[in-house]
Amino acid sequence: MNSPFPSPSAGPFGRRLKRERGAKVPVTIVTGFLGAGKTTLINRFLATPEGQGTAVVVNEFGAVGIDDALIRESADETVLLGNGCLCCIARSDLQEALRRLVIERERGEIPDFKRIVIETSGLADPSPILQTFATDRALGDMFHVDVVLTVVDAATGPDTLGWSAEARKQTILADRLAITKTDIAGAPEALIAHLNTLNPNADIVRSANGALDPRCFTEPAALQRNAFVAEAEHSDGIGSFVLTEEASLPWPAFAKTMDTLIALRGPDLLRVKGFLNVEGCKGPVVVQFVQHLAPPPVELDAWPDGNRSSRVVFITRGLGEKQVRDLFAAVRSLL
Ligand SMILES: Nc1nc2c(ncn2[C@@H]2O[C@H](COP(=O)(O)OP(=O)(O)OP(=O)(O)O)[C@@H](O)[C@H]2O)c(=O)[nH]1
Repeated sequence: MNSPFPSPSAGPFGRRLKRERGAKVPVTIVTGFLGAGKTTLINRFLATPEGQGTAVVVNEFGAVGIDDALIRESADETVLLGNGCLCCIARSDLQEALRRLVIERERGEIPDFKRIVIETSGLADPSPILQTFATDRALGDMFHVDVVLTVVDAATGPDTLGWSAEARKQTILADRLAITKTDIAGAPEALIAHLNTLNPNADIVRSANGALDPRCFTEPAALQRNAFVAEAEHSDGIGSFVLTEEASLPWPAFAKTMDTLIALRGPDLLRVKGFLNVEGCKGPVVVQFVQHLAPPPVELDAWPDGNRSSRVVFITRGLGEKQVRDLFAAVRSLL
């Protein structure tokens, strides 16, 4: 006989609420420039006991979401807000996504979660996002921003802070600054001094390979967050495009193209990431580049979705899609 209740989680008086109505959901905003190490830190946090019961909202600048596929397996729920910056086009998308998460949780449609982590795109200015929480009353009643954790790359950060208004604003609005990649960059003392001048209130912590005390995600900072700073335009000449290909690719063609691009235009190759269908490999090969840094590619066991085509997102400064495509074709014809 069918159960009289619509689902095992529902009682005779309707679905049981898993928590008291009115308790605010803590939110952690993880921001930081392109490729600084946000996803790496979040994935490590999700694997800790403190990270259990976390829903993640990922905002990406490129037209194809890569990070949500890399986070999906560890988070209780992942929402992708793609193709644009939360600060520019997707604030209403953020409001909508957060409200939907709460409604679906109360209906028992998604696992219960006790925290939300928002990963902003590397080009996002966090102030409009913070303002959304401060000014949208409904959102303010449901959520509380516990901590803004800004990730700064020890290798590329010193240079990036010099030219990127977005990177400086992410630093100024941080409650806590996590300096990553301390395993490959030298002592970050000059960087720490620079960060201190931009934001004397933030705690500064160091991380190597994603290792970070989970309390950096959960403990509100002791000092009051800096006031919102005036909105800035995005830095000039930054654009994004996606290279896709259905057929499998020879690895040397991709590797040589990227070597050449790094040699010629490394500083303008702000971020490259994606999945490649490489000849002879079963799973997708995840490729990552952050300016001149090229972490080793990693082959995953399986494709994250049914789509086995290669898709690589490029975020560049003054470097167009045609130039990259032409170079790729030229390299392939020589092999
Ligand atoms: N050596 C080293 N590599 C790191 C560290 N943290 C991250 N990486 C690498 O840096 C690359 C970028 O890391 P992500 O975590 O994807 O950076 P992100 O900030 O999420 O990137 P976007 O979302 O594209 O802005 C990846 O290849 C990581 O493996 C670190 O502490 N040390």
